[in-house]
Amino acid sequence: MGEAPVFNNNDLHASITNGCYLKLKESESAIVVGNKTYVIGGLDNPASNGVRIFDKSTGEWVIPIVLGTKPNGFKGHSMMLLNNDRILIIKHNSKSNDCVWFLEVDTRFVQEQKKKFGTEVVSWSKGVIGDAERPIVISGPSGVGKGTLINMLMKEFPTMFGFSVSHTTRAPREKEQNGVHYHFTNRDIMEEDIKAGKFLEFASVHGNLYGTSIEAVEVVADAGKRCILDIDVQGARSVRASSLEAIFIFICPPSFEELEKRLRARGTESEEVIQKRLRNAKAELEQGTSSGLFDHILVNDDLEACYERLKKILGLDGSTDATLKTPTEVFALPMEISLSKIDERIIINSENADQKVVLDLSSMKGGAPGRTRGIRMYPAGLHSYDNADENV
Ligand SMILES: Nc1nc2c(ncn2[C@@H]2O[C@H](COP(=O)(O)OP(=O)(O)O)[C@@H](O)[C@H]2O)c(=O)[nH]1
Ligand SMILES: Nc1ncnc2c1ncn2[C@@H]1O[C@H](COP(=O)(O)OP(=O)(O)O)[C@@H](O)[C@H]1O
Repeated sequence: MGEAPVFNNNDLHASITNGCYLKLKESESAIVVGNKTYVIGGLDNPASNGVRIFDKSTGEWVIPIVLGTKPNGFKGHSMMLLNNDRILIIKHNSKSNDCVWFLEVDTRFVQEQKKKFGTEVVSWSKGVIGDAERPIVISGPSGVGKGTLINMLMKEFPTMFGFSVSHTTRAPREKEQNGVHYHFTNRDIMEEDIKAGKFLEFASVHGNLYGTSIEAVEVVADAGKRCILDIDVQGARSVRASSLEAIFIFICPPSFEELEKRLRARGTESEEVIQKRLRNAKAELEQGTSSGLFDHILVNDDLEACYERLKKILGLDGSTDATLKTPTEVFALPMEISLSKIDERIIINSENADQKVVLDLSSMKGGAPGRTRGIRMYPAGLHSYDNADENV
């Protein structure tokens, strides 16, 4: 236990960090990590990208390369250093699904990027995400229509969705383009990259290696789009265990005979490969429909009808406002707050509001290296262990 230092920019116009006096601009606040002072916020000057670093060892200011999308404005925020590698930033007076941000300053991912760029690098990520931003995992046996449904979605909503381009060791089909449908690679290189921690998940499917690189998902998130992953059931299980808070959808054929018909009609595989995929389909269908792994199971009988049901799940059928649906209750934080930390929970206190808010960081564990994801936020009192808040 023990409370971490908290800085509230509203109190600060100047900051003394490790003996150095730094003059801060409006809406800026500072946190010391080792020899470096990270100054965050400021008058949204594009050149600053929201972060400047004072390096005490050289006495110089550095403008770092900034990865990820930064928060929209910093007026009113509190900060806390977590594990010496990332800074938690809570934006006051904003909705709960937009108030939690992380600036990674020294995580493994950031360290790798520093080596690559040869300069200071920091990385922004958003803590709590709404349903309208949650990645979508689509699984189902070969030939069931996953690709067809995903294409329809991307065509109708090109600015909303982005496809996570997987790596695979299988040979490209006639119309498949490298970097668009898959990153086609060979086993040695892919295994090397898996060892280096570059993959969010990977699996051996129909005798080939397939995997989602962290980069594939981040490229989509960085473009401000919602990521769609077409992966097998094993991959879905790995993603479920990661910090990527996805929605899991399993697509079933109306019958096994129809699946076989579609796979043959597609005409992209040899008879031997078709037989292998059909054999695997039995196990996939069993796992997909019985494991409880998937949030939704859709039968792709009539294509248009199935597509409409898919859109409904994603809140795109006009009956629901997708921007209002979030995995956690949406509430606004008050302007004046203070933060304290108990184990893996951050307690957000406000004198002006009766309700304390809990930010649960425990789900950050086991996630992809690099970007911080999978944070839960809820009003205190929902869980029995929240009683500990009384001691804060
Ligand atoms: N785990 C995992 N599975 C993947 C990935 N990319 C594709 N797959 C799955 O691999 C299987 C075979 O894909 P593919 O060879 O394109 O054949 P298709 O399903 O008949 O279109 C499908 O179940 C895909 O969902 C990935 O990155 N990870
Ligand atoms: N509901 C459907 N009814 C009939 N054919 C379909 C339907 N959905 C997809 N197909 C066809 O089935 C074949 C396999 O679809 P595809 O999207 O490639 O499957 P997957 O990506 O799951 O392997 C394609 O030729 C596609 O046009």
